[in-house]
Amino acid sequence: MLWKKISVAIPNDFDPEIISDVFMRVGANGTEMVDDENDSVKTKINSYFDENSYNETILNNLQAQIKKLPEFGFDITGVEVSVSELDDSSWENEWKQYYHPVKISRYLTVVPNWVDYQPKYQDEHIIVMDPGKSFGTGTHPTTYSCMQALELILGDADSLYDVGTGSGILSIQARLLGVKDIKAYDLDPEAVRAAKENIQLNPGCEDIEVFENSLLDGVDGKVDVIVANMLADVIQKFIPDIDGHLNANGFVVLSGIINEKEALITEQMAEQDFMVLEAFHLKGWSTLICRRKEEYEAEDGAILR
Ligand SMILES: C[S@@+](CC[C@H](N)C(=O)[O-])C[C@H]1O[C@@H](n2cnc3c(N)ncnc32)[C@H](O)[C@@H]1O
Repeated sequence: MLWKKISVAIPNDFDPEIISDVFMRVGANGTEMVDDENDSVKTKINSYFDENSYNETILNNLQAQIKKLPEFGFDITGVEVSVSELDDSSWENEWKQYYHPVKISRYLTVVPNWVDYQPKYQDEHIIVMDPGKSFGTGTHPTTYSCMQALELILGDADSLYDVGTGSGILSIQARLLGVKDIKAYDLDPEAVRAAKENIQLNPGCEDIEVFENSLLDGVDGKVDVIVANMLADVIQKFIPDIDGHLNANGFVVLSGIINEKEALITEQMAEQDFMVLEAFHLKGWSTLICRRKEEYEAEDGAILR
């Protein structure tokens, strides 16, 4: 197996999390951080892609997103991107050391499919994922916060749309927590394939339907919960569609929003008569739990389901 290694060298005073986030946004499943052997003032953030998952778009998107960082106040002087190839068959197993079980809550753990994980509690739910596939292993702050938000609001919800499903992780979680009718959407055919495969790894999830579709375009039904973890500019396009797809007393979880864009999204939701009940902030990302303002006020102070 041939591997592409993308490295971003950063000055030692540059926050490595910023580059890790950019990697995750362009489709990486994980990163490693190593001191640059040839340069005492630089650190390298590396990510590895197998020959099937790598394409030039990943590199181009990474470079474009790094170029945009000054717009958010980051000085990118000295930040350098390079690509190299590895042909090391042992690497195929070595990279797995970067992926480990992730505890989302006391009773919910995401486990890579090669790890033999023993649940600690009788009621612990285990989500089995193949992290080599698509975005969403529980390690990214947006996925992690979405999962915590879902755990809070699912209550006795019966139906859910997972928009921008990626690896399918949020749909799988919703099913393990008891949601019966789940439909997942992604415009990326690779994500659709990955989600379907991950769904099959989790007993009881087999009937979750995954569609290649942009947002909820052409979808007619309504559900109790909508979750969408996508970048803020995509969320902005999606917001006008939410009300028509949400049952009475429904909840919406929006994520993938950099902190700087949270106010914009909150404002746009308010224009649709939705309010933000809770906002999670993790490593520069915002995740919002929203519901219709009128319904919240009619409930005399009850916040969550
Ligand atoms: C940040 S990942 C989220 C994956 C997963 N839901 C999670 O929480 O980890 C965003 C996903 O949204 C998908 N996406 C982006 N724009 C979309 C659109 N207009 N319609 C549907 N999916 C979209 C991407 O292909 C990607 O899989």
